[in-house]
Amino acid sequence: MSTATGTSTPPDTTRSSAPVFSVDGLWKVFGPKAGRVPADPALAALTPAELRSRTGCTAAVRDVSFDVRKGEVFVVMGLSGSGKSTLVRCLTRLIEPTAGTIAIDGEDVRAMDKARLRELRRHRAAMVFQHFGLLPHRTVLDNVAYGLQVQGMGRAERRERAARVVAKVGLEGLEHRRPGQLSGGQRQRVGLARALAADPEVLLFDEPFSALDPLIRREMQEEVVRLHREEGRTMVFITHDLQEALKLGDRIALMRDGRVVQLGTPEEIVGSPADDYVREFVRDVPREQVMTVRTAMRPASSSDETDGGPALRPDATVSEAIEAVARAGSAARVMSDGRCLGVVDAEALLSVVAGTADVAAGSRAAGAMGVPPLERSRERGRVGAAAPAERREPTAPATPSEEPV
Ligand SMILES: Nc1ncnc2c1ncn2[C@@H]1O[C@H](COP(=O)(O)OP(=O)(O)OP(=O)(O)O)[C@@H](O)[C@H]1O
Repeated sequence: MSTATGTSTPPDTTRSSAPVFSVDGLWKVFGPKAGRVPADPALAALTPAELRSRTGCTAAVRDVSFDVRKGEVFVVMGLSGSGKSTLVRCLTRLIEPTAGTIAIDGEDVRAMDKARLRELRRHRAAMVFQHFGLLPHRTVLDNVAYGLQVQGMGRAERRERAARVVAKVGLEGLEHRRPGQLSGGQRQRVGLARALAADPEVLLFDEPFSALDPLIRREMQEEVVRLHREEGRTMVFITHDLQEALKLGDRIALMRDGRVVQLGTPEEIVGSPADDYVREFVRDVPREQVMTVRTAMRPASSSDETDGGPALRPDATVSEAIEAVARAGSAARVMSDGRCLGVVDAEALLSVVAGTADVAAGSRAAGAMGVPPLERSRERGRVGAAAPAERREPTAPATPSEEPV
């Protein structure tokens, strides 16, 4: 990682597994002689306003490093202008980075030639755009099959594959409609199906749902969660919406002025904000719906505690635990594979709600008590709706043509 500014991306302390994308010391600077900015520590250290007035440049991405792990939903979140789109477009060089390294499955993306890049964007990391340019005179099925045609797949095979994917995104029965005969949410599903049809290793979503009305947006979020649960496909999802980030993300990279100010699980971001900016960002999140019992847990103090009381999974939310403890009138046990990992009582749960719990210490203690690393529940993080304690828990071609498919 570059140390040009001394304020590079904070370390990622969560569980590691094989990365799909590995990004290190990435910069994207727009403006004249952009390359000198990351190369010169004095320029790299300037604030965005100083940099603009001194050089005429904008550093949209500043010294960012992270891994996207196989099978995770990696959310890039931040306010408008924080650099989300630029960062994600750099991953497949839709925008050319200024400095740093990007690898996909260990292969250097910056060294790829045009043909390899085309292959990358079509087969390995496909993008689902908010405006995905469906072909208006084509049916749903033909729109989805189009991407496969571009890949050179035969007619029968691509129509068969397209039909399967159309069904998978819930559009069965609508195969022969045209985009103008679909609702906004259904059109977005066609865009999603088109990306899925190419069967890419990673799906990159650029604020795909921000133009949809709230109900359809929620439906589409649930669709993404379902697809992810069923397929385990790696996803990178850009959003400026915190609720969406908390709902979808296994991990969230929170951006400000081109930097990643915090990278962690929703629980880490809400429970242990890295600085005042993040704290302010997450201030109104109902903590009890994001935080899990692992952070509130303590060792059992007697066999009464290990043998009795309601049982919760380690990823049960604090909200669920409060309900269980209130019903039972006693502490609850945190159980995994039939083993009691610890207990949570009313006092500890309330301190999480009140924001007085030392979440980082709680997480460390949970690790010491043998609590497995957080496996993100798809039902948890659903801010605004509680989930039962025992419940747990994928390109639009850029230039469509009118060729028959
Ligand atoms: N082609 C460009 N030339 C100059 N500056 C650019 C260019 N593209 C983006 N920027 C600047 O880079 C910064 C980051 O922009 P980017 O679009 O990546 O942000 P974002 O977080 O995706 O915003 P939004 O949520 O509004 O899409 C902004 O200051 C923007 O003005």
